[in-house]
Amino acid sequence: MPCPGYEQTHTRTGEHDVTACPVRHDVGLGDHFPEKASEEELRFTLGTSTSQGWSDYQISSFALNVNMADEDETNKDINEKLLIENRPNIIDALMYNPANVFDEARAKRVLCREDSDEVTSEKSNKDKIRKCLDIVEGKGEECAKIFVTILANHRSSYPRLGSWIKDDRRREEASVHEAEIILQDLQDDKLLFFLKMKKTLLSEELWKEFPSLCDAVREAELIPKCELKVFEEFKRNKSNNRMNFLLDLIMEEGAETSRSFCTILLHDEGMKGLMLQMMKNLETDETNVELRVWGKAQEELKEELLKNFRIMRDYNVTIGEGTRLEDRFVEPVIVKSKPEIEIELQEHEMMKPNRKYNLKNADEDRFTMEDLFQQKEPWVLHVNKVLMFGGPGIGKSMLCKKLVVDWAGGDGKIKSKFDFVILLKCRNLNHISTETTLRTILLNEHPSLKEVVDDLMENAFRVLLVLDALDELKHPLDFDNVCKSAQEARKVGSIIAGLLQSTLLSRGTLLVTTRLMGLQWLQYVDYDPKCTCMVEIVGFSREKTEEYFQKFYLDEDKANQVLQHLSENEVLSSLCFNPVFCWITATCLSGYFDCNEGSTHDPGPKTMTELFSLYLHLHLKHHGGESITSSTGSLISLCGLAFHGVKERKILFSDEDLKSDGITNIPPAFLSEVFLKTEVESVCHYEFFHLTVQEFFAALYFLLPQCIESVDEVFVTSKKKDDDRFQIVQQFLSGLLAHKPRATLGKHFKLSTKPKDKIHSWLKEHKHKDLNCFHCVYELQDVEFTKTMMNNVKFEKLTQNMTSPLYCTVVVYALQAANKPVGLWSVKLGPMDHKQIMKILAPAFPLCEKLVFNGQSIGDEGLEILMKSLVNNPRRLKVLGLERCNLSTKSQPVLKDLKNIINLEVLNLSMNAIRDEGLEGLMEGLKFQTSLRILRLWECKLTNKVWAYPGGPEEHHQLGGT
Ligand SMILES: Nc1ncnc2c1ncn2[C@@H]1O[C@H](COP(=O)(O)OP(=O)(O)OP(=O)(O)O)[C@@H](O)[C@H]1O
Repeated sequence: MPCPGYEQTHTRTGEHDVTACPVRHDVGLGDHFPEKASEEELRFTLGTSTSQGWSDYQISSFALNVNMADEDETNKDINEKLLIENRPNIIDALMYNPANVFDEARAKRVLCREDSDEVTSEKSNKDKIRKCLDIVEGKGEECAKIFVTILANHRSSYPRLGSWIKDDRRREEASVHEAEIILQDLQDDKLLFFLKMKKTLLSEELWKEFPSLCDAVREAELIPKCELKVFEEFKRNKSNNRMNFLLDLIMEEGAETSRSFCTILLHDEGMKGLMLQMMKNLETDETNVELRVWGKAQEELKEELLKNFRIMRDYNVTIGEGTRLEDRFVEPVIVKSKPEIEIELQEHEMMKPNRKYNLKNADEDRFTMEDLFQQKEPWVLHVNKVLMFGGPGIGKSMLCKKLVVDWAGGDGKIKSKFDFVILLKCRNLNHISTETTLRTILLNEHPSLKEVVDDLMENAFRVLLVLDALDELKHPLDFDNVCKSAQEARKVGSIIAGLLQSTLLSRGTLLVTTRLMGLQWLQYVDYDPKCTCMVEIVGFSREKTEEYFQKFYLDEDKANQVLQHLSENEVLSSLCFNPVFCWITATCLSGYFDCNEGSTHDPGPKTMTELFSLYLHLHLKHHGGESITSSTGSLISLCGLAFHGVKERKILFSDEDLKSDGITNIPPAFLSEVFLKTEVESVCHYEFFHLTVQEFFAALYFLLPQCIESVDEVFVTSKKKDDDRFQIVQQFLSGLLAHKPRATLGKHFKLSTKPKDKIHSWLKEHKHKDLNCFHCVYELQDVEFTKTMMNNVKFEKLTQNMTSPLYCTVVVYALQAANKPVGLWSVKLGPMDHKQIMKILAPAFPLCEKLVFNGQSIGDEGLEILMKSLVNNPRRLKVLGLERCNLSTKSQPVLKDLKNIINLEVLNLSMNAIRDEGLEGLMEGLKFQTSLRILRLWECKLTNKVWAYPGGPEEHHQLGGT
């Protein structure tokens, strides 16, 4: 009679052909072994959560075991087969006293109470045993396996069982096979996670097997290809860490490779034992609990990260508004940097962006976010430290946030690469004044790690720790006294030094971001260049800038309108290689077109100060910022706070700081809240949206009539070489004397001109010594003053590298305003987009008597820009050097315009493939030139037939060659 819960029957070969398989939901694991049980049933039976997460591991491995009966009989049901094959023998052997076996089967839950009753209700021992075997076989392989083990344990009491039960080898084979099946079924992330947990054990146990394992994994092609010589060298590795390294290589290759690796271990006589033991552990409750704890911590960490970083809240949005980071993020250009740390601290970082890289040509040095942690040469390099630097606002923090959001919510490579990604912002560590531990720091930031933090630090493989903005860390780094344990209480400076020096988290991966300033600290890090990847974020390329504006404005028309405005305004768009300027420009121009304030006569903001003034104006007008101007003292207090902050290099302000500057009502439009957690509480601090915004307010401070502090301090040359605190403030101060920003801000409050004399005399005095003067002069937009200031400057020879668009813009402005002839300008375009740089420089070309571009690949487009610019003043230029400028036959129509440059004496076009067609244009251009004395056309791919031209110059070089 079928018992309650009877669900299905199942036909088998053997002594009995039909077995009832009871399923009861009120019993524990092992009380039943339903065949083909659905996952739902199993979940229900196991009493685990069905929604998601690690409980599924248990379910899937269990489901796998119970469904094994469906698999290839010869392979999958070895224990069942053993029972069936040896049934007569078992009956015979147990016949006189089966009770011990029945009892143990009951105790091990192979038989449940009802099963037991059924067995004992049979009359003879033989029938009892038959019944028991029916039940066991009906429950499938897992149950059969336990029963065979019970028989094996009792084999001394039942000598007639015979030799089959002693055949450990067969049973071991069965175990190996079973382990293989579990392996196959194990989800990828769980397999990797499990291996990560067992990595230390594997490393310790397989240490001696290293060479043979190397051969095996190479033969199975589980590790990246490399030359035999390199491989042999690798095999001879004697370091203690060698096994770790091999395991890393394998796990790097992903779950499938790791699975194959485990299979190799399972089939190797020497390693099988360890692997079986590990697989056995995988099934134990303890391991399952451990896996579940880790899984829970991982899920909670992901939730925390998404909650904290997924939504971007610009400081002008109302509460509750926000944009998803993925919807706003545009991948910046990241380039490989030199391994040696090179610091040039004379200039402010804002002014030397992109200085080393030509975005077009440095393809081989480019990194995408995806391959930032990828091993380039896995046999030689094992990158575990990524040092990322870049100027202010270039997007370092944004990139860190994108990485953690990708890990926590996306499905990028980073997700499969790391089990845990932790983000520590250095500024959040500044408030810690006592000794602390890395453990405490991590738990303050991510309480979800509570259960796993110790193990995580100890065995940090597949952990990425992101340390954002090292330059913002107030604590001095103590490299003489580095912290070595996550539990050791030390000063913050020692702990961070420990992370940098890899005495902490040595098996994990560390990503450190810093402005260029912070790089000086890294000089003290004893890092291995082979294991360290140095990259620089250089901002947005043109296309990326466009993408940014398209993403920023959900309205396509508006995006196009703004992009059009930018394309007509080289200065503004040249600022937009920097994402933070993109953001500010996008915010301002959005309002500009919305409010229709930008009439056709108004060319729109063009200097940084104009942009920021407009930005402030919009906030005062539209975002509730007016309270700052309506209540007396509010604006001056806010500006005072900003200035004192810049002076003390402070960007986070406490209530006390606010109070000491007289801020009683927090203006939410300008200061955003940051909560810093201490061991016991969360303390609210305030910050300006960006340091540049703070610097703008700091400059504004001295222009407010109520300001009683002297501006002198901003212009005192610091004795410290790296003291660049006030450079941007100096620029804004100059800019706030200009007409347009004053008109914009004058709508809201009065501005004084008190600092004017000081600024003017400083500029005059420092123009030769300080590049920042050019930036200030540009912001000032006072042509008369610039002329006076440049009066005694002689431009005999200009040879500077024209590095960034910003730098070019300010230099050209000064040259144009001075309007003095330039003797020789040997133009060096630097690594940036040459067309862009040529456009910016073009207005200054007509000032030159000698203009030399030799070796600069300006191309036909560059030549066109040059010729157009010379139309305005074609008389001054006497010497034009265009050797090796990458000109082609396409330059033919442009070369005709040479006829306008009527005083040209020397023209060098050598080493350009202008060919005969180009030469025709050139001849046209030079037809009526009377002053030309020297024409150089070496290696211009000309044929002899065209080389003579009437009325040629005195020195007329061989035209022709190849
Ligand atoms: N990749 C990006 N995609 C979209 N917007 C970006 C990107 N990078 C930066 N931004 C914008 O620029 C702002 C400043 O960027 P971020 O704070 O990351 O710069 P940073 O390099 O960390 O600067 P700092 O060194 O001054 O802290 C961001 O708040 C965001 O509005």
